[in-house]
Amino acid sequence: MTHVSVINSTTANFADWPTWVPNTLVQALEHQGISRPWVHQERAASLAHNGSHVIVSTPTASGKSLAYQLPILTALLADPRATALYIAPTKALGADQIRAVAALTAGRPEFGHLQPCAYDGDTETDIRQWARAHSRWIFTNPDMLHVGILSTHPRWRHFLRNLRYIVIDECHHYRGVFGSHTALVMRRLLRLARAAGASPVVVASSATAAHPAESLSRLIGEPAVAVTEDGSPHGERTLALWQPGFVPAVTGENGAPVRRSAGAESARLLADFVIEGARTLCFVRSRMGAELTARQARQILAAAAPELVDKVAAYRAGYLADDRRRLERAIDDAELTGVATTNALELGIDISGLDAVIVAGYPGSIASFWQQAGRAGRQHHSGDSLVVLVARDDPLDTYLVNNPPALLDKPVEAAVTDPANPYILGPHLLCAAAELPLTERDVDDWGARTVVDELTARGALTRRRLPTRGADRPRPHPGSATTGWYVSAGIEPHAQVNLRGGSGEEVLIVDTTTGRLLGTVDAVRAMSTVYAGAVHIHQGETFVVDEFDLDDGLALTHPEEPDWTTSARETTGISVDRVISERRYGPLTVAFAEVTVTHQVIGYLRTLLTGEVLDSVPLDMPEQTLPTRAVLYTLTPRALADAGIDPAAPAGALHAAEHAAIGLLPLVATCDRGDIGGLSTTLHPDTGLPTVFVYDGHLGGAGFAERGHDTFARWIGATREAIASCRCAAGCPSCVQSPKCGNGNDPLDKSGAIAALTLIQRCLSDAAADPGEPAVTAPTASVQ
Ligand SMILES: Nc1ncnc2c1ncn2[C@@H]1O[C@H](COP(=O)(O)OP(=O)(O)OP(=O)(O)O)[C@@H](O)[C@H]1O
Repeated sequence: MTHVSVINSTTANFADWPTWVPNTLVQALEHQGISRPWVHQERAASLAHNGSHVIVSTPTASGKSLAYQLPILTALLADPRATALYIAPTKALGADQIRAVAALTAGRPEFGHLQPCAYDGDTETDIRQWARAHSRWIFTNPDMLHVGILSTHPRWRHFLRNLRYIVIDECHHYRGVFGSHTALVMRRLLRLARAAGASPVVVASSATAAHPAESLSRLIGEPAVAVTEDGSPHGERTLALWQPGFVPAVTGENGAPVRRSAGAESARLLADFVIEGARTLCFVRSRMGAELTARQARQILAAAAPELVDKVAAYRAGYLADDRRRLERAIDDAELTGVATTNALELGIDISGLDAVIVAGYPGSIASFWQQAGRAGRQHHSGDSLVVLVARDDPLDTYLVNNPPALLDKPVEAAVTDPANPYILGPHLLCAAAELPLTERDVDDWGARTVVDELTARGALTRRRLPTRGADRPRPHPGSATTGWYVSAGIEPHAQVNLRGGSGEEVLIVDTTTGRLLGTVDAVRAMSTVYAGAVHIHQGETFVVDEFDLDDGLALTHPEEPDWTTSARETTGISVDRVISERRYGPLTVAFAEVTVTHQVIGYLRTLLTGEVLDSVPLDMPEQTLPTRAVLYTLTPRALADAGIDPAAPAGALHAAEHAAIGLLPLVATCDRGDIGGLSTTLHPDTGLPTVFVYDGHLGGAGFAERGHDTFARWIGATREAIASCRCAAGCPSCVQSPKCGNGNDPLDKSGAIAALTLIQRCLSDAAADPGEPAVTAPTASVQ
């Protein structure tokens, strides 16, 4: 255990019920044990009631739901036509919030006509029809809003015309590619609601938004206010940071020492906590990891306390809807007391009575860490809780458990979004134009002039006279042009957009021995997860993939329990298409550029559960190309030699520095290690120099590389520190080895990487000390 600290308990600060809240609603809330609102609830609810877009940004379990329930239920009671839309990033959260509203209104006929209803991918067709006709409070997610509501908006005309409130729950979750897509979906929703004659107010919530008013405003494209002062009481919370020890006599790749895996260590803690009677959630980063951790905890219990084996299970996305609902109920009823889950249970789920949270591996952002921590200790009177972060064997986790203030004292990250990314904006403009012709004003509001011109030149949009009457009429603007943009005949844009950044196509995973559908995976992700030979785990059962057919969208598997796990290896090539900005610091040049990445899965590693690498199996998979954005730096060979790096072999130093830099980027940009990739080379054809690239793994970029570029000095400083403080001799997964490396982590030069990063720091500080030195920004220059 590298650190323990205690966050003290706090007491409640109450307000009175606002006078505009009807008595029936106050009585229903009192019946739920809510005798008075806390101050932040009253303030946020009143701001929304008075027409301001508001975000309530107070800690987890501070009752943020009441801030939107009060104005919405008041409006729905007062006006029998009024409607409301609730949007959550996960189906589990939507289901949880419906349960809360249903419990509040149950047995009260005055609320009988609200008919709150889910409308998401799990909702059956007949219920969807019923919901469109009767529900006044729809619970959905951005994906369904895009494909199932906005695309068929004439069917929703009545609902949209009367739309009074839009709730965006857990709005910090809308970051990166998903955040950029959601920002455009929100603009499309507001545009259609206004065209139908409504003027909806947005109420957002997040326990972990940096600059909350700005972040909501960026998401909806309109001004918003924030309520941040918390009036809710909280129990005492103990936080522990934990680094697993080395496994004796086991070596990893290239003879590196191996630590016990975070998953195995967490399984042990989970089993211990269940034996102690503590209701525990264990957050694991991957779906497969969640399955493995639950299985290992059950194995430990089978030996130590067999009567508790069935108290432990796994939960993750990719299960079929019925299974998920069943598990959610079992967690709520304490039928399950230890659950290993992916971040699918991270957001907003109100399970009271959880005592402990284990975070198996830093979840990629400080915001996620506090969200996961916030699932425990939600009972306001006796809610003492324990949170343990178990470090994975990688550079970022190692850095954080050894530098607790970098995790525990840092503000949460600003959510990085880039709705202006033409690869994201373009498809949404087509969707918007298909929904209602785009006007000059829409194009200006969305900052979309260049992209609209491009789509028009390509023939995807057509400029025509706007209708002056009828359902197709956009909101009139005095003095505006009488022509607008229509989507051209034959184009059906909605199906082409996948908000989660995947390809939109799915691969079905099938057990061929029974014909059972095990789940689905996005086609792009499938390349590196369900290739022939991959081990796939589902609900604790293990399958091996026999055949992967991308054309038919099928991965055929059979049940088998091998002693190893598998992980894909990929190779990467990169070309610089356009330099967006570039700064020179003596022998160092740092740039941000548009690049094209070519990718290929070339094989996979088989790793024993101890961490020992068994072998590497080659695969023949198709190459993929990705136009995206990258931060890159070059160093002159002479400066590298002066820094003591072998001029004949600088590749190991750059390669090691690149791996660690990828590992540390999530510290400065709200991303996941899987969202980014990297490449290093001793001579890149486009720069003519030794070069290191770190790029966004999403079409058109996602803002992460740009954040690395903007905070370059901090990022490189933390990277150097992470490698230098690692106690291994020549490089290990805690510092410079990468599990995804297509070159088998070879060559890697740990001390060379420290020397190169020290050199970069010196170049940056020399330039800062001597402003006469040219630190040029050259937007169109090529990197040299
Ligand atoms: N004024 C109040 N008095 C007493 N209990 C309350 C009050 N407001 C809310 N609660 C209770 O607090 C619990 C947490 O509320 P809620 O789920 O809305 O929190 P939250 O802030 O949305 O949490 P998260 O950020 O994790 O989503 C609920 O069980 C709710 O009934």
